[in-house]
Amino acid sequence: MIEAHELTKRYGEKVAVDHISFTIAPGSVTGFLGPNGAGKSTTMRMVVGLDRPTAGSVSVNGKPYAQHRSPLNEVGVLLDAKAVHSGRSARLHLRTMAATHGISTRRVDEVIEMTGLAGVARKRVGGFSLGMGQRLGIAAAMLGDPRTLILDEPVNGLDPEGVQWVRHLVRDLATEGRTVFLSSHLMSEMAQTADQLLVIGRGRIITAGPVQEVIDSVTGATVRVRSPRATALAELLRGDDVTITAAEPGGFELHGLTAQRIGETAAAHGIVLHELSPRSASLEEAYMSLTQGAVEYHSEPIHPQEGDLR
Ligand SMILES: Nc1ncnc2c1ncn2[C@@H]1O[C@H](COP(=O)(O)OP(=O)(O)OP(=O)(O)O)[C@@H](O)[C@H]1O
Repeated sequence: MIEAHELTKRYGEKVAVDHISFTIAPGSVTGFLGPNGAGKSTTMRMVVGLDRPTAGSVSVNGKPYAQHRSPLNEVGVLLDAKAVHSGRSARLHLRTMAATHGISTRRVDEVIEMTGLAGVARKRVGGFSLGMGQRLGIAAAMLGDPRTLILDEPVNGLDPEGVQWVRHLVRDLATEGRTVFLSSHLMSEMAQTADQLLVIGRGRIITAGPVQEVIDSVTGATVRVRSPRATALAELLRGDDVTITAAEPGGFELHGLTAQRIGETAAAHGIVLHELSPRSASLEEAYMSLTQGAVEYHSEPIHPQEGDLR
């Protein structure tokens, strides 16, 4: 369990995290989303005592991180996978960490197996690919068999097999009753992995809640309708909060009314329906709409200049 109360971090003039309060509950995977620079890493760093809050507080498993006697057994952390002594082998790195907490070398071998690092465990970490580094970071986070896991971009650099492995791993950990808090910019991955979401922008909470509720709160469902009398039905359904798109002679998409309401209206006017299918928006669509006003670093489309290659 992670509990933050009015958590705030300022770097000089810059307010990176601005009075945020949230609870990350055990037994589920909570996805932490937000545009670049939103304050995700800063928040995670404060949770594990690597940054001091300017104001407010945060506890993990009931206490501030620094007050845990055996932090590796409470909280597993993957923040910066590159922050490893590059001259050491993966096994030595993990053994050194384990030694500080009285964790057995058997457990070291177990996490090496679990993360698919057995073949490279004796190799220098400096020569690791991004994906191998991520696996080592996850192995380190798992070492103390912690009740809470905090993973910043755990699938960054992983191949598709690795991405799927992380998905199953975190889902299993949550099913065991652990608290899993992870960030990612991959919306399709987050949609498949997370139960709950915490979305921030410019250091503030934009929304929080179960994934489907967050999606529906933003976009509502769109309903696909097909009927031989589509035009007449569309006219009957028009209203202030109703948007009709993709209209064509045999059908349209409608936003603003439930499938049930549409079906009832059609029946009341004796209109035959060939299709009535609610389509939920994707998490990516909902996310883009939610964070529209909170993106600090916009990209511009590239327009070819006259005289450029054609
Ligand atoms: N040590 C620091 N000194 C000054 N400013 C910082 C420092 N660390 C972070 N910031 C600023 O705080 C803000 C939040 O940064 P943070 O890294 O927490 O965002 P993020 O949501 O993790 O972004 P990303 O998705 O790009 O990783 C940014 O504007 C960043 O430039």
